[in-house]
This record gives sequence, structure tokens and C-alpha cells, in this order.
Amino acid sequence: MENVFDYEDIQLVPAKCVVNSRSECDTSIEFGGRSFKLPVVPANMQTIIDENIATYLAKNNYFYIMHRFEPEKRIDFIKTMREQDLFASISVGVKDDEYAFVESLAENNLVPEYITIDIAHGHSEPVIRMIKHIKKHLPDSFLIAGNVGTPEAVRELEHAGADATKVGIGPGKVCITKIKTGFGTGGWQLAALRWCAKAASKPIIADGGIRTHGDIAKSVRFGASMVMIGSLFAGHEESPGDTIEKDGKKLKEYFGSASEFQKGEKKNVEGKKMYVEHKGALQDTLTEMEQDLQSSISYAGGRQLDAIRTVDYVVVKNSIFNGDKVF
Ligand SMILES: NC(=O)C1=CN([C@@H]2O[C@H](COP(=O)(O)OP(=O)(O)OC[C@H]3O[C@@H](n4cnc5c(N)ncnc54)[C@H](OP(=O)(O)O)[C@@H]3O)[C@@H](O)[C@H]2O)C=CC1
Ligand SMILES: Nc1nc2c(ncn2[C@@H]2O[C@H](COP(=O)(O)O)[C@@H](O)[C@H]2O)c(=O)[nH]1
Repeated sequence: MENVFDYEDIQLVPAKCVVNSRSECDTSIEFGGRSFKLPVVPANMQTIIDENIATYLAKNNYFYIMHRFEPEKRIDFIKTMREQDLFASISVGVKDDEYAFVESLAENNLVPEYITIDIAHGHSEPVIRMIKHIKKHLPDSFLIAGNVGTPEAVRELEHAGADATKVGIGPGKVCITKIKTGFGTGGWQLAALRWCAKAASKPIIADGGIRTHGDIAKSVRFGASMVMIGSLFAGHEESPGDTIEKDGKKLKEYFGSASEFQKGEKKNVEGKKMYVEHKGALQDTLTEMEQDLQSSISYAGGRQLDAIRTVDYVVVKNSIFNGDKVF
């Protein structure tokens, strides 16, 4: 692998502006047969999304993926979304119970519009088996499989039937995979995304390592159809994590899905817990993301998100922040 870089090593090069106002720029994206306001999805983690946030996002034309850590709630979740005429987007694992769960969805005609197989090491036979199982029983669900970090993995999961793949092993803010195992795309996530996107014949979700809104535009430039984000969505008023107060400041918890806090035991721990500053309303962040991405599109010299995909870029190794503290 040559040309290894990450988000902070890249700047996109401006092209001549064709709009009179950034408000003319359209950030929407088609993904899995639906149109969404942003190419962004909050991470399917327990301190990032819950049923209320999922409902809010679906009602307001944002993509969401519900987490899989309260498996017993998934059937009711799908039913509730149906009653409100909203799309259902759930996560599954690959353990034995999940096979029966998928079959029960089909038997009860509870077909979610989106299903995500959410596994640390997605380039594996259990994931390929689950892709085939889901495609056999729920062929109409749009199936996202991950996580992976190589073109071989993208091709293999696509070949097995995945409709999209999720790229990112170890770049997450609460991830310790890179430290505990020595493996992953942490530190070169953007280059890994580029590498995977070149091999992909279906959409890719870039997952993890987004620290600024500009990183969303960079992900789109390097091949992402969607960008999954945890830490920037943590700490909102609506976020499920506990709130604490320290030195007069309100903080909210954000923990990894493979952390001891999630698992309830100290076994194969590859995630940690941290506290992030309380951020106010989720919609304010979504609005700011949209405005920033509209601005990105204007700098790309276009009116639509696709304009970003073809802009020039330069590699400016570790220098773009000039010492500014942004995270
Ligand atoms: N994106 C990322 O970088 C990472 C994300 N995570 C998140 O943590 C959560 C838990 O993930 P995960 O542990 O996969 O889920 P599970 O605990 O549901 O494990 C899924 C299955 O995969 C096996 N498994 C897990 N890791 C490996 C591995 N490295 N090699 C071989 N088999 C493995 C498990 O067995 P056994 O446990 O016995 O090995 C189990 O049978 C998910 O939400 C995942 O997205 C976790 C780590 C990295
Ligand atoms: N290695 C681990 N990765 C994890 C864990 N829990 C979640 N994740 C991944 O992180 C992203 C979010 O990244 P962020 O940089 O935006 O905060 C999430 O979507 C997962 O892919 C974990 O315990 N270990």
C-alpha cells in the first residue's frame, strides 16, 4: 500500500464557485433506494442512538441504524416504525440466535428496509454465512455488512450478497483495537477508504475517525456514500449516555461497543469509555453539518454532493491544523 494518509493530512483544492449562495447547494444522497438529507449516519452504538433518536431521524429524512445491544426490543421497534409509516433500520450480529431472529422477521412479515451486520472483523466466514442467510430470508432488505478494511474484504462481502460495505477497523474515538491487537485502519482510515472504494461496485460507508465536519467532505471525495460518526454525535441533550457534572461543566458518557461497559465483562475488550462535553440539541449539529457540507460543495465548484467526488486534493502531512486545537 502506497500513499498512506489520514484525514488531517489532506486538503481539498477549491474550484470556481457556481452558486450565489451556499443555500443553493444540495447535500442530499440516495442510499438503498431512499433519499436522505445528509450522507451521514450516527453510529449504531448504545450511547449514540436509541428508539427516540431513530424515530426523529427517520421522520426528518436522515438515515439511521439502530444498534443491536438490546436484541429483545428489535421486533417492537420495527412494528412501531411501521405504525408511523417510517423506515426500519436495524443491526444484527452473527451468533446462533440471530439466524432464528432473521427467520422470525420473514415469517412475521416484518421486513426491515435496512439491516446492518455489525461485527468487529467483518471479513470472515460467519459474516458471509449471515449475509447469505439474510438474503435468502429477507431479500428485499438493503443489507450493509462490516466492518472491513481491505479491497479483498469489500469484494468478498459484495460477492456474498451485501448491498453495501462498511469500512473502518480501529479508527474510532473510543476504539482500542489498534493498541490491543496492532491491527486496523487507525491512522490511515482515509487511505483505506480510498483503497476499498476503488474495489467496490456497491456503496461504501466510511466508519470512524471523523473529527471535524470537513472530514465528511473528505470521506465523500475518497469514495464514501455514507459516513458513520460516533464521537461528534455523542453528548447531545437527546443522547442516551449518562450525564455527569465536573468542575461546573456538564459531560456525557460515550463508550465503545466492545468496551467492558457494553459487554458487562472484561473479555476481549477493544473499546473504552470517555466523557464528552454536553453539546445541546442534536438538530443543531445536523443543521451545522448541512451548512458546512453546503459550503464544501460550493468550494468544489458544484451544486450537488457529487461535485466533491472529483475535486483535486493535496497531501499536507500533519500540517492542516497549524497547531490549532480542534478536538
Ligand atoms: N469498527 C471497529 O473497529 C470495531 C468495532 N467493534 C464493535 O464492537 C461490537 C462487538 O463486536 P464483536 O466482538 O465483533 O461482536 P460479538 O461480540 O457479537 O462477536 C461476534 C462473533 O465474532 C467473533 N469475533 C469477534 N471478534 C473476532 C475476531 N477478531 N476474530 C474472530 N472472531 C471474532 C466472536 O467470537 P469471540 O468473541 O468468541 O471471539 C463472535 O462469535 C460491534 O458493535 C462492533 O462494531 C469492536 C471492535 C472493533
Ligand atoms: N475498536 C472499536 N471500535 C468501536 C467500538 N465501538 C464502536 N466502534 C467503532 O467506532 C465508530 C465510531 O467512531 P468515531 O471516531 O466516530 O467515534 C463506530 O461506528 C464503530 O465502528 C469499540 O468498542 N471498539
